[in-house]
Amino acid sequence: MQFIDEVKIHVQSGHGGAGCVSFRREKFIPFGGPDGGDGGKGGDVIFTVDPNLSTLMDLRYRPHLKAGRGKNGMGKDRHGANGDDLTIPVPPGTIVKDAETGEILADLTEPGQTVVLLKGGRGGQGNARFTTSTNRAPKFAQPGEDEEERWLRLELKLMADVGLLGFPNVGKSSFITKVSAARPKIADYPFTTIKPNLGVVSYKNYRSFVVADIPGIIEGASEGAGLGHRFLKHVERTNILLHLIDLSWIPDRDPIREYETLNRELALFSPELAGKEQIAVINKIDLPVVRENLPSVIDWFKERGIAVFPISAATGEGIPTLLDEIARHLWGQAEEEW
Ligand SMILES: Nc1nc2c(ncn2[C@@H]2O[C@H](COP(=O)(O)OP(=O)(O)OP(=O)(O)O)[C@@H](O)[C@H]2O)c(=O)[nH]1
Ligand SMILES: [Mg+2]
Repeated sequence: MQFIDEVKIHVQSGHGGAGCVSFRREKFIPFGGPDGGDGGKGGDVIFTVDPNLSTLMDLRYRPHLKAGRGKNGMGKDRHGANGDDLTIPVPPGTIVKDAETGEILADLTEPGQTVVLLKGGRGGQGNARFTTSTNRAPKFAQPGEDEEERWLRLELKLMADVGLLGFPNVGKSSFITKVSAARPKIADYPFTTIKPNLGVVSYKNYRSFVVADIPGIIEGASEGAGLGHRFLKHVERTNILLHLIDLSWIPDRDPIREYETLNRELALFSPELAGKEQIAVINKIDLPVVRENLPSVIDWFKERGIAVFPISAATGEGIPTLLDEIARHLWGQAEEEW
């Protein structure tokens, strides 16, 4: 299974402005020479690759996009202004197809890559172009060229930057809900999540990253127990894993033992996955039982040199600090250091 982000949009280039018919007024000559300016060119529809984008989400809210119309020419040989180009920024890896035929029109991969997809209409000629032979000058305004329009399908294979790892019920889906617009089902029973969800996290309005919420992993997952193993491959290409830990189970269950169990399952499934960087995250610190057990568990991680971040997916406590840490992993630095 692939995560595919897809949107269908309608784009239109700009109509060319009309050429102007106008005559210079001169004393004693009823009609001076023709002096109508050309119409402006309509705007083009341009796609450009913006490496700071990671989804097509923004376009979902703007399915109809139009470039500017060229302005009409005016007297005294003044040309109409060209219509504004419509530049649509898309993330690297976006494929632009004709929505009807499926024909691939552009494969946008390189940051900064730019493609003019639809040309704006040329402006009509003003009659000033015919100054030398007044008789042949058009008597009527020459219309600008028509715009072009097209339904497009944009497709992007999404790559998750951050994978969420954890036993069922630790709050993975709650976390992705808190930090992104994703709305997976959340419930107080295991295996609420049965397929992976992706959420896009806007980091301090500068950048975004994609988080994958996968079903909970349990002991024996590498041999097929539970659901999670089928989805582990989806976090194989992430940059980093957030390993969520739930201390609210104490004293019935031992979260540290489960943390180690999960890492063992990971190693059995794929050594590459096990070698991936992890951030340990203790969730649900809004609960008294979790607060109570927090210090000793934090000590356990510290003794082993493992960074650990206490958060509450419910109240949001601790999440900004965690996002800074993720930013540091993904881009080498957090926002305030830029
Ligand atoms: N008090 C508190 N409850 C939380 C917090 N995060 C999650 N929960 C609760 O824990 C339960 C499980 O949350 P989910 O987000 O569905 O957990 P999950 O890890 O996605 O579970 P699976 O999809 O089954 O693997 C729900 O009842 C949540 O409301 C938290 O920070 N504080
Ligand atoms: Mg879930």
